[in-house]
Amino acid sequence: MRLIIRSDYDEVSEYIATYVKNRILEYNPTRERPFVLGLPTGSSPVGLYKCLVKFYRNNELSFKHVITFNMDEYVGLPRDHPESYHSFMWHHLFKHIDIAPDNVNILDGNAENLSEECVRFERKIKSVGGIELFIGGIGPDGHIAFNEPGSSLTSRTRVKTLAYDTILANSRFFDNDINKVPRMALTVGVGTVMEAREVAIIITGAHKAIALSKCIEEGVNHMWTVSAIQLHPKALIVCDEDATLELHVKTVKYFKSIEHVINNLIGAENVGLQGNVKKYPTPEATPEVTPEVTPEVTPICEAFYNLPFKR
Ligand SMILES: N[C@@H]1[C@@H](O)[C@H](O)[C@@H](COP(=O)(O)O)O[C@@H]1O
Repeated sequence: MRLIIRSDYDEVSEYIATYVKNRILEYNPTRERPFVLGLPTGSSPVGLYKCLVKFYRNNELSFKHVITFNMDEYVGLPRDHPESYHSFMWHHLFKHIDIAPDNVNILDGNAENLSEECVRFERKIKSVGGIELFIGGIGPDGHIAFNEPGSSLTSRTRVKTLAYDTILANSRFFDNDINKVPRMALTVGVGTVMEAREVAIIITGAHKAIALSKCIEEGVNHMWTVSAIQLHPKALIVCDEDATLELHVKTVKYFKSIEHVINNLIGAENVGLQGNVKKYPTPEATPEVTPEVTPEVTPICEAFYNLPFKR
């Protein structure tokens, strides 16, 4: 797992957007071989979507051959309700870019048979070859999508009853009236997210600091469902300084040192292209530590352990 720390929300958004852009460009999608992207809602990805729209407008990125799958949707909220995740996604991203509406997949929380809708969604993901990159956010209780504490870490797309904490947290979108917040949602499972070939999670704000520490400093635990990404072969967390408040200083230094090493090897501008060894500047620079860094401290990282890092 990699942890990237940026000073604030805007820098986090810029980083993750550049990462997504580079991954799509590197993949070079075509109609026959589309790029399949998993997407979240909430306040965490708003800055990311703003940057992606900017890239599209600057002709730096096209979504013509991108297929998207959203993580979740409320049950029973009309599709055109301003707080439905359908509205959210069209408002913040889809209506501003060149994605084909048929390539957008969002669970239908008003389907007659909700369980069948979930099965259909999973089948659709499989039919397009699985998800290449799943972007996620988390709740302050460490839930990913709507996989509330105690959710099975092998869960698939299904109907979920929302935890009281989530209803409370999301009431800010419903005039701060918890009675207006839907009680149920359709959500991809932890297992669905884990099956993506790559997972990238956005975590910002001091209110998510405990969740971040549970996710990376403690064991895999169904009470903090995002911690399942410890088992993923290619996982990335992008967070701001505020979210690191509960981490050990040593943990923060460790992950910053890793990033420092990688940037020296491949150049910061190649963010998202890690793993592509031909991007390394010189054969001599071929890393002993591959960019898909594992948390073990290796000698090369130890050398950087005490470097002063700029904020
Ligand atoms: N179902 C969504 C999650 O997918 C999202 O990650 C979370 C965090 O939202 P925010 O980014 O606004 O903190 O909110 C909801 O619960």
